[in-house]
Amino acid sequence: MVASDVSRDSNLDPNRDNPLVHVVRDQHIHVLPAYTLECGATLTRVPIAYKTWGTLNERGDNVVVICHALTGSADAADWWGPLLGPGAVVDTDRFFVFCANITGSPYGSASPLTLDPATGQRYGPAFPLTTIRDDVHMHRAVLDALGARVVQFVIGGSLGGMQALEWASRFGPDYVRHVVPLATSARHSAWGISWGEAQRQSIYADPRYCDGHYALDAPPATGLAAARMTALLTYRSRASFDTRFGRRTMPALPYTALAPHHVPRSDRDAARLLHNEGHRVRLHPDGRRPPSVAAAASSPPSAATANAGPASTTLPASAPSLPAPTAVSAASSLALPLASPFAKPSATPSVYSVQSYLRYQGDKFLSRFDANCYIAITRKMDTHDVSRGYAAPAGVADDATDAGRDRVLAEVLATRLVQPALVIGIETDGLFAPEEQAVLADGMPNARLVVIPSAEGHDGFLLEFEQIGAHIGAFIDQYTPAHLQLASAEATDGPRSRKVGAVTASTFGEADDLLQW
Ligand SMILES: CC(=O)SCCNC(=O)CCNC(=O)[C@H](O)C(C)(C)COP(=O)(O)OP(=O)(O)OC[C@H]1O[C@@H](n2cnc3c(N)ncnc32)[C@H](O)[C@@H]1OP(=O)(O)O
Ligand SMILES: N[C@@H](CCO)C(=O)O
Repeated sequence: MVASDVSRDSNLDPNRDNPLVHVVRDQHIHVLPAYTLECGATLTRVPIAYKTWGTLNERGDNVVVICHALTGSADAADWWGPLLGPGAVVDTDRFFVFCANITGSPYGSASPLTLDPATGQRYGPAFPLTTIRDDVHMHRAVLDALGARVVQFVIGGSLGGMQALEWASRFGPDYVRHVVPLATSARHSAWGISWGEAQRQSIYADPRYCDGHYALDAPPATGLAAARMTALLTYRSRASFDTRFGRRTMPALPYTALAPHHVPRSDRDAARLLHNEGHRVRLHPDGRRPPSVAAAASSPPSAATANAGPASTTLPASAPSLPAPTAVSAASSLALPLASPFAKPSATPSVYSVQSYLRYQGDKFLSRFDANCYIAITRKMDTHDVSRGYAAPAGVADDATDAGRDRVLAEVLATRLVQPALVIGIETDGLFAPEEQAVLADGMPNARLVVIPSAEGHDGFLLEFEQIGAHIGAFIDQYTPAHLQLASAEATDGPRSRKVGAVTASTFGEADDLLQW
C-alpha cells in the first residue's frame, strides 16, 4: 500500500505492529481523528489506550481520573491494585474510574511504536514531542466521548501527578473538583531533567541505537537497561538499599557453569574477566570473544607478561571443557560472576546482591519497554511546567528570569489550582523532594500537605499503600458530594472507603533465574 492510500485507510490499526500493546489486558483504544500538539505537529488517527472500572452515573459526575507514572500503563489495577476496587479507597462501587495511557508510552496510546498513518510505518524516532498538557487534553477528549461531565477527583503520582495538576489547571474547578498530586512538582526540576538526560545518553551510547532506527528484534537493550538501572537509583533511597542489600553478595558460580570463553587461563585473563564482569554490549552475539581478544589470549606471553612474576600464573590445561554456549539474548550478560580467579578462595566477591538486583531490574524492564518510547516520555517529563505559557500577572514584568518565572508560577498556582487538594510527598524522595510538594501546597489556596514517613524514596507512592490509602481515603470521604456518599447502612459498617487491599504480583512479576548473573 502506498503512503497516500494508507492515510485514507480508516481501518488501519495504529497498534498493528506494536508488540507491547498486548502487555495490558482488556484495555480499550479510542482513536481520535486528529490532534495538534503543543509543538505544532498534528497527529492523525491518534490511539489513546484506557481502562475504566465501575459505572458512569446518569449525571456523568462520579468520575475519578487516575494518572499513571513514567513507565506505567492504563492498568491502574495492576500498579495501584490495593487502592482500587469495590469498597476500596477508590471505590468502584461508587465511582467511575478512568485511567488513560500517556502518548509516547508503549502501551497503546500513540507512540514511536504505533503506525504513522501518513506512511503506514512505525513513527520510531520521528514521533513528535508530546507534552503532559497534550496528554490531558487528549485524555479528556476520550472521557468526553464516554459521557463524563464532572471529574470528582484526579489522582496521580510523579509524572501522574504532573498530569493531575494539568487536569486541574487546564479545566478548572467546575470540571475537576478535587486534586491529589503525589510525589510530584509544579515544574520538573533541574535535578530531574539531569537524570533524564543521563538515562537518554545511556541509550544513545548503545551501538544498536542507530539514531532510533533499530529493528525491534535488535534493540539497544544494553542502553535501555542501563537507563532503567540509573532511574531506579533515583526512585529508591540510600537507606532502603543499605537495609535491603547491605554488602551481601550473590552465590558465586563454579567454573563448570561458565562458557569456555569465560574460563580464565591466566591471571591476566582472570583480571580482564573480572574487570569486564557485567559488561553487556554484545558485538559478538554468538558468545565468542572478538577475534583480536581471542588471539591475544592464546598468544605467547609478551615480555611484559613474562616479567610479571607470580601473578601471571598460567592455568593448568585441565580447565573444564564446556558445551558451546546456548543462544544468549541481547539482554543477557556477556560475563558471569567468577567464583574467584583460579578457583582460589577470594575475599573479594564479584557480584554484590545490589548489583544483581539492578541488573535484574534492567533486564525485567527490557521485556516491557522500548528505547524510543523511553526517550519520548522522559523528554515529555522534561517539558513539565504547569505555568508554561501563562502571562505574568498585571503589573509584574513578564521577564524570563528565574524570579519572573517564579512569579508566574505563583500566580498560576493561586488562580488556576484552586480546587481542594491533598498534596502528598514521600519523606525520603530525592527525585521529587518534599520541598517541591511544599511549593505546591503553599501556592495552591486550598491545598493540604502530607509528607509520608517512608524509607522507600520516590517509589514510596507506588509502595506505601497503607499510608497513602489512609490519607486519600479520608480526603475522598471528606469531599465526596452527598449524592455519591455511601448509603447510611453501608457507612455504619465501618470505614469501607478506606479499605486497602492486599498487594498482588504485578504483570511483570516473573522471577528470572538469578544465577544468570
Ligand atoms: C504494562 C504495565 O502495566 S507497567 C505497570 C507496572 N509498572 C509501573 O506501573 C511502573 C511503576 N512500577 C514500578 O516502578 C515498580 O513495579 C514498583 C516500584 C512498584 C515495584 O518494583 P518491583 O520491581 O516490583 O519491586 P522490587 O524493587 O522490590 O524488586 C523485586 C524484584 O527484584 C528481584 N530481586 C530482589 N533482589 C534481587 C537480587 N539481589 N538480585 C536479583 N533480583 C533481585 C525480586 O526477585 C523481584 O523480582 P520479580 O519482580 O520478578 O518478582
Ligand atoms: N517507578 C516509577 C517511577 C516513576 O516516577 C515508574 O517507573 O513509573
